[in-house]
Amino acid sequence: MISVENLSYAFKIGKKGKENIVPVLHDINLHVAQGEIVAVVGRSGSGKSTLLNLISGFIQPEVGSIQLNGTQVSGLSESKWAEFRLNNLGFIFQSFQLIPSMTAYENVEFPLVLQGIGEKERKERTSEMLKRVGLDPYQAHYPGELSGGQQQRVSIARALILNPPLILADEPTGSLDSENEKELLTFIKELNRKFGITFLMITHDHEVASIAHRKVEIIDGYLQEGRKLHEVQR
Ligand SMILES: Nc1ncnc2c1ncn2[C@@H]1O[C@H](COP(=O)(O)OP(=O)(O)OP(=O)(O)O)[C@@H](O)[C@H]1O
Repeated sequence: MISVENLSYAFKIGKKGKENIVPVLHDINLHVAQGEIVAVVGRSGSGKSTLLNLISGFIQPEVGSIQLNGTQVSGLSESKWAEFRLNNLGFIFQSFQLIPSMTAYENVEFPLVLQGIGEKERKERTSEMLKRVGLDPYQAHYPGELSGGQQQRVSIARALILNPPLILADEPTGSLDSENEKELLTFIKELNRKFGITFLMITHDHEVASIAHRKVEIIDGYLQEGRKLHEVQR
């Protein structure tokens, strides 16, 4: 599902012509099979978010290659990336990244609008998804009128609405209390088991890493393959 090969990345900072090169990732090789949950751990500043941003296409690698779901994504144009993302990737962020001027319903519906899906089907799928994440009674609430756990569930519903095979998560439970965290982790495990959705999650949190089948660690920009924690169940 994810195949990262010989990926290196350096930020260029400062004025053009006088840039400083800041190497962040060095010769990363990472292979994630369909149906795996993989946790990426590492100290602050080790390069975890940079790796996720490269895999998400938000920044482009100069060295190395990335294949996602059988497509060579490194080198895709901006518009092809946008199309690929919409069809293949779901995102869960610590800060939820909901659109504050849209209700829970509208936030979840939004990817279907972008996909050009008709109103009747949008309504069915959005209502069904809101039910699945237990937010049926909160459809008309704006993000500011929901708890952290509820907002995270809206963001998960939005991430799932187009049935992506791969979900990329950056500190998915970072803004949740322990009860909501437990609930979210149970939900992620269930999505993984029932639908075979693959998860790549950055985390500092022990509980989150404990649901992963495998843990990899980034140390100063180098990726260390961790041991297998659980078997993938299919
Ligand atoms: N836009 C940028 N320009 C220049 N340097 C950057 C930029 N973004 C990140 N860096 C540098 O790259 C390194 C890795 O940052 P990154 O955000 O990937 O780390 P991280 O492991 O995700 O950290 P954290 O756990 O604190 O989120 C850091 O030294 C950081 O200063």
